[in-house]
Amino acid sequence: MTSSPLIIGTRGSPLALAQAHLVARAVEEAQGWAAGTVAIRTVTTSGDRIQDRPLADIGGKALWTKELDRALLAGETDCSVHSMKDVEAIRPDALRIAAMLPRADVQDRLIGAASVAALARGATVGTSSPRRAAQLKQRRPDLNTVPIRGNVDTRLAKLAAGEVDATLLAAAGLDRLGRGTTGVAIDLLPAPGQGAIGIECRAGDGRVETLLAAIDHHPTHVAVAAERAFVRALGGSCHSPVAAQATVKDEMLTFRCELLSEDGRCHIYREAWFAAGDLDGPADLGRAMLAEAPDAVQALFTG
Ligand SMILES: NCc1[nH]cc(CCC(=O)O)c1CC(=O)O
Repeated sequence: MTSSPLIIGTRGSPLALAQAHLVARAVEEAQGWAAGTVAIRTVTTSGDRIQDRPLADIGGKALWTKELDRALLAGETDCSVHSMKDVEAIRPDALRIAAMLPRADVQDRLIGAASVAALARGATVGTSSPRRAAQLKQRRPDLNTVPIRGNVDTRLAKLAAGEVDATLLAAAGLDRLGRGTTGVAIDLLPAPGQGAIGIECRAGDGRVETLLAAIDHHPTHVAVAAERAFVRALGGSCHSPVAAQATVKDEMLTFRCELLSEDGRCHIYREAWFAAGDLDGPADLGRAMLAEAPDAVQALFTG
């Protein structure tokens, strides 16, 4: 299918492929193209190859995007599909996030217990997300959180094998994999970008930018851009426990965000309102929060 009018680059995990297919179908529908017109090309990333260490130890979120970026810049693909949650706050100038699909369920689901309160005393919860670990320990300091890597099915298999008592996964991912009945919703403020699928192309590639503009969901794009401006302003490592969720209604953006210490004992939460499209507001909020945050929180962002 080298003659395809659009070649999508994606990681090869089942979730990434499901998301790439959603994008392909959206473009085909918007253009009135037959199903299968858009081509999907799998690119293996270092994040997929290295499974035995926490992401934060081996180079961070760039591991998911580096090879996709290379293929895109080399012209092997026309665009890359990303989970916005996994995309670094700062992207190369030569690339542009041109579209986002409508955001799915932003909540996390707990698998292995009926609620956080129902977890046994001292239970082991598998999560490699500093945010989820800190938020859980804030509610239940007795819990033991351990890193768990691998795609959604691998993690569920580790839970089934008894390696951990419970785990947390994004509802959006479970739903997209047809596992909508797995786990129970829990009320944690989500990661910036959670539930949103973004499509990135070469900056200035007008033909592809036009194709992607036709599927862009403006409220999602505005909300996720605000969350990313907030994270950018925090600087430091993107693996610090940070949560943020923007929602847009009638050109007004409601912004909720939280910074935590690793053990969840210190946290700072804010709620603010901005005009939709204002990126300076969320960025200023991030800097102000960091300045006021307890030392144990500040230390995670200044390193
Ligand atoms: N870090 C992996 C990742 N990246 C995006 C999702 C889920 C889909 C989404 O949030 O859009 C997941 C799995 C998970 O956190 O359970």
